[in-house]
Amino acid sequence: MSAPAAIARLSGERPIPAKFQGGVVAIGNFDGVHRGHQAVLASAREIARAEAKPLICLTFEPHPRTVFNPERPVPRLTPAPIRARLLGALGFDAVVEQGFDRDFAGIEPETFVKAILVERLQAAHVVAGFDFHYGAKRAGTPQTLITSGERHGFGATLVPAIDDGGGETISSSRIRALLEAGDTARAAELLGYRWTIGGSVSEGQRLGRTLGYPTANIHLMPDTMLKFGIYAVRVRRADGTIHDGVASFGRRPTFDNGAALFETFLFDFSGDLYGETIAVSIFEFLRGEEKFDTAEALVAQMDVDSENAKAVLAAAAPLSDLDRAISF
Ligand SMILES: Cc1cc2nc3c(=O)[nH]c(=O)nc-3n(C[C@H](O)[C@H](O)[C@H](O)COP(=O)(O)O)c2cc1C
Ligand SMILES: Nc1ncnc2c1ncn2[C@@H]1O[C@H](COP(=O)(O)OP(=O)(O)O)[C@@H](O)[C@H]1O
Repeated sequence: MSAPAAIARLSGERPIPAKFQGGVVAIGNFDGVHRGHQAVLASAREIARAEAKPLICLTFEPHPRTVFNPERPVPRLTPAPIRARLLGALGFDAVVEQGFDRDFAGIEPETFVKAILVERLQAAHVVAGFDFHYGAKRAGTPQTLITSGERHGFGATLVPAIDDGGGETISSSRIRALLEAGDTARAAELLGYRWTIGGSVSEGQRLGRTLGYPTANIHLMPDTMLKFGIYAVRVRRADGTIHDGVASFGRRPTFDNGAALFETFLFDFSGDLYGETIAVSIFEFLRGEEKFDTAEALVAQMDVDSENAKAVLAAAAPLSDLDRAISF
């Protein structure tokens, strides 16, 4: 039930506080912070602990592929605030969210190393995935990172790809496809924790309360790929308290067929959540969204959904220390 450790989020523009310089730096986009990413992050953590150095993540905003392909933005598994929470729970002291645009992408590899890794971060050691490329035209390679490190006096570690135990590499795109299919359980296995979304609670049509089911609505990013349907969920409020609940993601065909919304009914809660930022961890897909003939028929089904969600949540065990920190 412990709240994840606080992590400093540093923008790429401001000077890096001295206490976060001279650290062990894990570099990557880490969208999803899945088990493959966690291998890279754990390697950095081990080195930082052994050398008693700060543990820093260097990452890029927006996602570089979104910058190169603005017409096809990367549907993020973990927007920056949730990624930061996950990194905090993994023991990171700070995450540098380096602004990424076409100018930044055009920096020569050696200039990136000198300006960012050496001068800004004063990295003692850098850790990246086996296929890490950097700088203009991706000309910087794992090998050039190692030789640059030798020249500038920092160590470099490249971590191999992690497979899922069945020979397939774990990747963000695989996890997105599982979520799109409603297979949240398998997605959670590859992530190593229950997928968690966040947002600020917005006002809807205020119909939920008349049904006896007030729901906290959050707008997901427009490209979020999650199967429409009903889910067993756990909510963490801004003050760190957690509440079990049942959520619906979809367009409410019984009523308005409107814009897709993620709406959560919290069990054992009454009060006002408007404007509050909540995080919702998804435990299990319960059923698809349906069009009911009457509000009474929908409410009867919501009662069943609530009982099913309670049973799922009562039986759920943490998948990992990270899952325990985020969803329990
Ligand atoms: C557990 C649960 C199950 C739901 N199932 C459906 C459904 O199958 N079909 C549907 O049209 N709406 C479904 N909804 C959405 C409700 O229609 C929605 O919460 C209601 O319209 C209130 O909207 P409001 O938040 O704008 O007031 C579900 C909501 C919950 C909490
Ligand atoms: N148990 C609860 N679960 C979710 N929201 C609740 C609960 N109790 C009170 N609320 C409040 O009621 C609001 C939802 O009520 P609802 O009638 O569905 O209105 P809206 O259409 O604006 O979402 C939430 O945003 C929150 O402020």
